[in-house]
Amino acid sequence: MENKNKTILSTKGLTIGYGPKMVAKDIHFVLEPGVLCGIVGVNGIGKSTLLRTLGRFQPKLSGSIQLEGKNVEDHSPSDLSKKLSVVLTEPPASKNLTVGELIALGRQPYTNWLGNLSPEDQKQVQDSLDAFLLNELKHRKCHELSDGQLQRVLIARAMAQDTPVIILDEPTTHLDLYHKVQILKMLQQLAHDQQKTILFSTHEIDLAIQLCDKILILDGDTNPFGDPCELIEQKHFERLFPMEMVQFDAKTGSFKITK
Ligand SMILES: Nc1ncnc2c1ncn2[C@@H]1O[C@H](COP(=O)(O)OP(=O)(O)OP(=O)(O)O)[C@@H](O)[C@H]1O
Repeated sequence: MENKNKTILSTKGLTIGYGPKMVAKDIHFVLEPGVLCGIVGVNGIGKSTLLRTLGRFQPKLSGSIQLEGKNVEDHSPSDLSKKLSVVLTEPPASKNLTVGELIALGRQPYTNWLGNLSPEDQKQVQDSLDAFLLNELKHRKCHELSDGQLQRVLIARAMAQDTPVIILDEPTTHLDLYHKVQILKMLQQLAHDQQKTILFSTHEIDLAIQLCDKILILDGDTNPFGDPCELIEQKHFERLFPMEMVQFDAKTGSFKITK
Protein backbone atom coordinates (compact mmCIF):
# COMPACT_ATOMS: atom_id res chain seq x y z
CA MET A 1 0.00 0.00 0.00
CA GLU A 2 2.63 2.50 1.10
CA ASN A 3 5.26 3.48 -1.43
CA LYS A 4 8.34 3.34 0.79
CA ASN A 5 10.80 4.48 -1.88
CA LYS A 6 9.37 7.79 -2.90
CA THR A 7 9.13 10.86 -0.71
CA ILE A 8 6.50 13.31 -1.87
CA LEU A 9 6.38 15.86 0.96
CA SER A 10 8.94 16.41 3.69
CA THR A 11 10.20 19.04 6.10
CA LYS A 12 13.59 19.40 7.73
CA GLY A 13 14.30 21.67 10.71
CA LEU A 14 11.19 23.67 9.85
CA THR A 15 10.37 26.69 12.00
CA ILE A 16 6.99 28.35 11.54
CA GLY A 17 5.42 31.53 12.87
CA TYR A 18 4.35 35.07 12.14
CA GLY A 19 7.05 37.68 11.43
CA PRO A 20 9.28 37.77 14.51
CA LYS A 21 6.93 35.45 16.45
CA MET A 22 8.04 31.80 16.38
CA VAL A 23 5.15 29.33 16.86
CA ALA A 24 6.91 25.94 16.46
CA LYS A 25 10.39 24.75 15.53
CA ASP A 26 12.25 21.53 14.72
CA ILE A 27 9.45 20.05 12.61
CA HIS A 28 10.68 17.02 10.67
CA PHE A 29 8.55 14.58 8.72
CA VAL A 30 8.75 12.51 5.55
CA LEU A 31 5.62 11.41 3.68
CA GLU A 32 5.28 8.95 0.81
CA PRO A 33 2.37 8.51 -1.65
CA GLY A 34 -0.63 6.64 -0.25
CA VAL A 35 -0.16 7.85 3.32
CA LEU A 36 -2.81 9.37 5.59
CA CYS A 37 -1.11 11.52 8.24
CA GLY A 38 -2.78 13.29 11.17
CA ILE A 39 -1.31 16.30 12.97
CA VAL A 40 -2.30 16.48 16.63
CA GLY A 41 -1.44 18.81 19.51
CA VAL A 42 -3.06 21.10 22.06
CA ASN A 43 -4.92 24.30 21.12
CA GLY A 44 -2.63 27.04 19.83
CA ILE A 45 0.42 24.78 19.36
CA GLY A 46 0.65 25.59 15.63
CA LYS A 47 -1.26 22.95 13.63
CA SER A 48 -3.06 25.47 11.39
CA THR A 49 0.09 27.58 11.08
CA LEU A 50 1.97 24.50 9.87
CA LEU A 51 -0.69 23.61 7.29
CA ARG A 52 -0.86 27.22 6.09
CA THR A 53 2.94 27.26 5.75
CA LEU A 54 2.99 23.96 3.83
CA GLY A 55 0.29 25.31 1.49
CA ARG A 56 2.36 28.50 1.01
CA PHE A 57 -0.34 30.74 2.44
CA GLN A 58 2.39 32.18 4.65
CA PRO A 59 6.22 32.01 4.60
CA LYS A 60 8.22 29.63 6.79
CA LEU A 61 10.65 31.25 9.23
CA SER A 62 13.49 28.78 8.54
CA GLY A 63 14.26 25.17 7.56
CA SER A 64 13.01 23.48 4.42
CA ILE A 65 9.82 22.11 2.88
CA GLN A 66 10.32 19.76 -0.06
CA LEU A 67 7.46 18.92 -2.41
CA GLU A 68 8.24 16.32 -5.08
CA GLY A 69 11.97 16.85 -4.60
CA LYS A 70 11.90 20.66 -4.92
CA ASN A 71 11.65 23.44 -2.33
CA VAL A 72 7.98 24.36 -2.07
CA GLU A 73 8.90 28.04 -2.71
CA ASP A 74 10.42 27.10 -6.06
CA HIS A 75 7.16 25.77 -7.52
CA SER A 76 5.29 28.29 -9.68
CA PRO A 77 1.72 29.03 -8.52
CA SER A 78 0.24 27.05 -11.42
CA ASP A 79 2.60 24.11 -10.78
CA LEU A 80 1.74 24.21 -7.06
CA SER A 81 -2.01 24.12 -7.78
CA LYS A 82 -1.45 20.83 -9.67
CA LYS A 83 0.61 19.32 -6.85
CA LEU A 84 -1.10 20.40 -3.66
CA SER A 85 -4.71 21.16 -2.74
CA VAL A 86 -5.71 22.78 0.52
CA VAL A 87 -8.98 22.69 2.48
CA LEU A 88 -8.86 25.31 5.24
CA THR A 89 -11.38 25.88 8.02
CA GLU A 90 -12.89 29.08 6.60
CA PRO A 91 -16.19 28.40 4.80
CA PRO A 92 -15.83 29.03 1.05
CA ALA A 93 -16.83 32.48 -0.23
CA SER A 94 -18.65 30.67 -3.03
CA LYS A 95 -21.41 29.03 -0.94
CA ASN A 96 -24.02 30.33 -3.40
CA LEU A 97 -22.78 27.82 -5.97
CA THR A 98 -24.31 24.38 -6.33
CA VAL A 99 -22.42 21.34 -5.09
CA GLY A 100 -21.56 20.35 -8.68
CA GLU A 101 -20.31 23.88 -9.49
CA LEU A 102 -18.13 24.11 -6.38
CA ILE A 103 -16.54 20.74 -7.06
CA ALA A 104 -15.94 21.75 -10.69
CA LEU A 105 -13.91 24.72 -9.37
CA GLY A 106 -11.35 22.12 -8.33
CA ARG A 107 -10.59 21.68 -12.03
CA GLN A 108 -9.53 25.33 -12.44
CA PRO A 109 -5.79 24.56 -12.67
CA TYR A 110 -6.51 22.49 -15.78
CA THR A 111 -9.24 24.46 -17.61
CA ASN A 112 -8.87 27.32 -20.10
CA TRP A 113 -9.57 30.90 -18.99
CA LEU A 114 -13.29 30.46 -19.75
CA GLY A 115 -13.37 27.56 -17.30
CA ASN A 116 -14.78 25.13 -19.90
CA LEU A 117 -14.67 21.55 -18.65
CA SER A 118 -13.16 18.92 -20.93
CA PRO A 119 -14.50 15.31 -20.83
CA GLU A 120 -11.53 14.49 -18.52
CA ASP A 121 -12.51 17.38 -16.18
CA GLN A 122 -16.11 16.17 -16.15
CA LYS A 123 -14.99 12.64 -15.33
CA GLN A 124 -12.91 13.90 -12.39
CA VAL A 125 -15.89 15.90 -11.08
CA GLN A 126 -18.18 12.87 -11.43
CA ASP A 127 -15.64 10.56 -9.74
CA SER A 128 -15.43 13.01 -6.83
CA LEU A 129 -19.25 13.21 -6.54
CA ASP A 130 -19.36 9.39 -6.48
CA ALA A 131 -16.51 8.96 -3.99
CA PHE A 132 -18.05 11.34 -1.46
CA LEU A 133 -21.68 10.18 -1.95
CA LEU A 134 -22.78 13.56 -3.29
CA ASN A 135 -24.76 12.66 -6.41
CA GLU A 136 -28.13 13.37 -4.83
CA LEU A 137 -26.88 16.76 -3.62
CA LYS A 138 -25.31 17.77 -6.94
CA HIS A 139 -27.85 20.54 -7.69
CA ARG A 140 -28.27 21.80 -4.11
CA LYS A 141 -26.79 25.21 -3.17
CA CYS A 142 -23.84 24.87 -0.81
CA HIS A 143 -25.45 27.24 1.73
CA GLU A 144 -28.30 24.71 2.11
CA LEU A 145 -25.99 21.93 3.29
CA SER A 146 -25.24 20.65 6.79
CA ASP A 147 -21.67 21.03 8.11
CA GLY A 148 -20.97 17.37 7.39
CA GLN A 149 -22.30 17.59 3.83
CA LEU A 150 -20.34 20.80 3.16
CA GLN A 151 -17.17 19.20 4.49
CA ARG A 152 -17.65 16.29 2.05
CA VAL A 153 -18.11 18.79 -0.81
CA LEU A 154 -14.89 20.65 0.09
CA ILE A 155 -12.91 17.42 0.20
CA ALA A 156 -14.52 16.30 -3.07
CA ARG A 157 -13.37 19.59 -4.63
CA ALA A 158 -9.81 18.85 -3.44
CA MET A 159 -10.11 15.34 -4.95
CA ALA A 160 -11.30 16.85 -8.25
CA GLN A 161 -8.18 19.04 -8.24
CA ASP A 162 -6.37 15.70 -8.53
CA THR A 163 -3.16 16.70 -6.76
CA PRO A 164 -0.80 14.12 -5.27
CA VAL A 165 -0.92 15.97 -1.90
CA ILE A 166 -4.06 17.12 -0.06
CA ILE A 167 -3.88 19.23 3.10
CA LEU A 168 -6.90 19.75 5.37
CA ASP A 169 -7.30 21.85 8.49
CA GLU A 170 -9.60 20.12 11.02
CA PRO A 171 -11.89 18.40 8.49
CA THR A 172 -14.02 16.84 11.25
CA THR A 173 -14.83 19.91 13.38
CA HIS A 174 -18.56 20.31 14.17
CA LEU A 175 -19.34 16.74 13.08
CA ASP A 176 -20.92 14.00 15.19
CA LEU A 177 -18.92 10.83 15.82
CA TYR A 178 -20.51 8.92 12.92
CA HIS A 179 -19.72 11.68 10.44
CA LYS A 180 -16.20 12.20 11.84
CA VAL A 181 -15.48 8.53 11.20
CA GLN A 182 -17.16 8.71 7.79
CA ILE A 183 -14.96 11.62 6.67
CA LEU A 184 -11.77 10.08 8.03
CA LYS A 185 -12.53 6.71 6.41
CA MET A 186 -13.17 8.48 3.10
CA LEU A 187 -9.80 10.24 3.43
CA GLN A 188 -8.12 6.93 4.27
CA GLN A 189 -9.71 5.31 1.21
CA LEU A 190 -8.65 8.21 -1.02
CA ALA A 191 -5.07 7.94 0.27
CA HIS A 192 -4.83 4.17 -0.06
CA ASP A 193 -6.83 3.59 -3.27
CA GLN A 194 -5.49 6.56 -5.23
CA GLN A 195 -2.05 6.87 -3.63
CA LYS A 196 -2.73 10.42 -2.45
CA THR A 197 -0.70 11.84 0.41
CA ILE A 198 -3.18 13.37 2.84
CA LEU A 199 -2.17 15.50 5.79
CA PHE A 200 -4.80 16.86 8.19
CA SER A 201 -4.98 18.46 11.61
CA THR A 202 -7.35 17.06 14.19
CA HIS A 203 -8.31 16.95 17.87
CA GLU A 204 -9.70 13.41 17.40
CA ILE A 205 -6.54 11.74 18.63
CA ASP A 206 -8.12 8.33 19.27
CA LEU A 207 -9.62 8.24 15.76
CA ALA A 208 -6.31 9.38 14.25
CA ILE A 209 -4.54 6.56 16.10
CA GLN A 210 -6.97 4.05 14.60
CA LEU A 211 -7.08 5.38 11.05
CA CYS A 212 -3.82 7.18 10.22
CA ASP A 213 -0.68 5.61 8.79
CA LYS A 214 1.47 8.35 10.37
CA ILE A 215 0.97 10.94 13.07
CA LEU A 216 2.90 14.15 13.72
CA ILE A 217 2.58 15.29 17.33
CA LEU A 218 3.22 19.00 17.76
CA ASP A 219 4.28 19.20 21.39
CA GLY A 220 6.35 22.40 21.47
CA ASP A 221 9.49 20.31 21.97
CA THR A 222 10.72 17.48 19.71
CA ASN A 223 7.49 17.12 17.63
CA PRO A 224 7.60 13.31 17.31
CA PHE A 225 6.53 11.78 14.00
CA GLY A 226 5.91 8.13 13.20
CA ASP A 227 3.49 5.19 13.06
CA PRO A 228 0.73 5.47 15.69
CA CYS A 229 1.86 2.21 17.37
CA GLU A 230 5.46 3.41 17.55
CA LEU A 231 4.37 6.70 19.12
CA ILE A 232 2.23 4.83 21.67
CA GLU A 233 5.15 2.53 22.57
CA GLN A 234 7.40 5.57 23.00
CA LYS A 235 4.76 7.06 25.35
CA HIS A 236 4.44 10.31 23.42
CA PHE A 237 0.66 10.56 23.88
CA GLU A 238 1.05 10.36 27.69
CA ARG A 239 2.87 13.69 27.62
CA LEU A 240 0.34 15.55 25.49
CA PHE A 241 -1.95 16.81 28.29
CA PRO A 242 -1.37 17.46 32.03
CA MET A 243 -1.78 14.07 33.77
CA GLU A 244 -3.89 15.46 36.59
CA MET A 245 -6.67 16.09 34.06
CA VAL A 246 -6.51 13.32 31.42
CA GLN A 247 -4.44 10.18 31.03
CA PHE A 248 -3.64 8.16 27.94
CA ASP A 249 -4.53 4.47 28.07
CA ALA A 250 -2.02 2.71 25.80
CA LYS A 251 -4.13 -0.51 25.77
CA THR A 252 -7.19 1.15 24.22
CA GLY A 253 -5.36 4.00 22.45
CA SER A 254 -7.68 6.56 24.04
CA PHE A 255 -7.72 9.22 26.75
CA LYS A 256 -9.52 8.88 30.08
CA ILE A 257 -10.40 11.53 32.65
CA THR A 258 -8.16 11.28 35.71
CA LYS A 259 -10.34 10.38 38.71
N1 LIG B 1 -2.40 35.72 12.00
C1 LIG B 1 -1.73 35.51 13.11
N2 LIG B 1 -0.80 36.39 13.57
C2 LIG B 1 -0.09 36.16 14.70
N3 LIG B 1 -0.24 35.06 15.48
C3 LIG B 1 -1.15 34.15 15.09
C4 LIG B 1 -1.93 34.32 13.91
N4 LIG B 1 -2.76 33.24 13.77
C5 LIG B 1 -2.49 32.43 14.83
N5 LIG B 1 -1.54 32.98 15.62
C6 LIG B 1 -0.96 32.41 16.84
O1 LIG B 1 -0.14 31.31 16.48
C7 LIG B 1 -0.23 30.28 17.46
C8 LIG B 1 -0.62 28.97 16.79
O2 LIG B 1 -1.93 29.07 16.27
P1 LIG B 1 -2.59 27.93 15.39
O3 LIG B 1 -3.93 28.42 14.95
O4 LIG B 1 -1.63 27.51 14.35
O5 LIG B 1 -2.74 26.75 16.46
P2 LIG B 1 -3.58 25.41 16.36
O6 LIG B 1 -2.70 24.32 16.88
O7 LIG B 1 -4.12 25.23 14.98
O8 LIG B 1 -4.74 25.71 17.39
P3 LIG B 1 -6.24 25.12 17.51
O9 LIG B 1 -6.10 23.69 17.89
O10 LIG B 1 -6.81 25.94 18.62
O11 LIG B 1 -6.92 25.33 16.19
C9 LIG B 1 -1.23 30.76 18.51
O12 LIG B 1 -0.50 31.31 19.58
C10 LIG B 1 -2.01 31.84 17.77
O13 LIG B 1 -2.49 32.82 18.67
